[in-house]
Amino acid sequence: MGKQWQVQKKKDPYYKRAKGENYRSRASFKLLQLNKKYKIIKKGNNVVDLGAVPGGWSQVALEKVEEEGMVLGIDLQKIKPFPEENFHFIKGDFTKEETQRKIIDIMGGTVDAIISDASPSLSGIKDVDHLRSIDLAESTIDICDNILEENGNLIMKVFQGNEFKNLLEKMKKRFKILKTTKPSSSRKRSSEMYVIGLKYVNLTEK
Ligand SMILES: C[S@@+](CC[C@H](N)C(=O)[O-])C[C@H]1O[C@@H](n2cnc3c(N)ncnc32)[C@H](O)[C@@H]1O
Repeated sequence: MGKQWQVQKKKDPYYKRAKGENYRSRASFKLLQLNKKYKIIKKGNNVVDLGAVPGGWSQVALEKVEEEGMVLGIDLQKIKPFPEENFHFIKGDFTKEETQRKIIDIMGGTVDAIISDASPSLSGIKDVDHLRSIDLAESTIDICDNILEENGNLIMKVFQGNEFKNLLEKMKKRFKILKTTKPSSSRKRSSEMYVIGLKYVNLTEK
């Protein structure tokens, strides 16, 4: 990380707040802001967090589901353990069938919400990074089709680009309510957008 980036990070109000409020990342505030508005995660819910490290979203999810719910994080990297017994973790690639099978095994049925803040490894080339992000989004939709409960909710980060519209079309078929938004805690210069799907409809059933 360069010196300029370090200086910018220290000036960032959400970075400071995350440190002060003991959140693992500034990203926690994105989920807090979006959850306040869209009620994606509720008390007692079972939640899958795709691309969970360092754990800022899982922390917020654990707060929202309380002891009655469960949170499963998945990431390519290891996560610093959480003390909560209702947190589980898989170290793996969620685009792979093997990992998706493990998710189904651990959750043991359908889930109420899927949250994904996953970012591909960045090349710095906008179109390449967009397409990598779309690949992650496509896998996320497959996971929804496998385990998301009828009327369940999804929130997913996507880097915008040419394929964004097609992705939204796919999602429109699956969710009764679809929103795209960029919370104020998302950096303005980033092309990231958050797609929120509420009230999932399983097209593969019957
Ligand atoms: C921006 S970070 C997530 C931050 C997290 N939401 C938080 O609040 O702390 C994106 C994460 O996505 C993970 N990731 C990217 N592609 C993945 C994949 N195919 N399978 C699992 N994790 C992936 C990365 O390893 C990285 O840790």
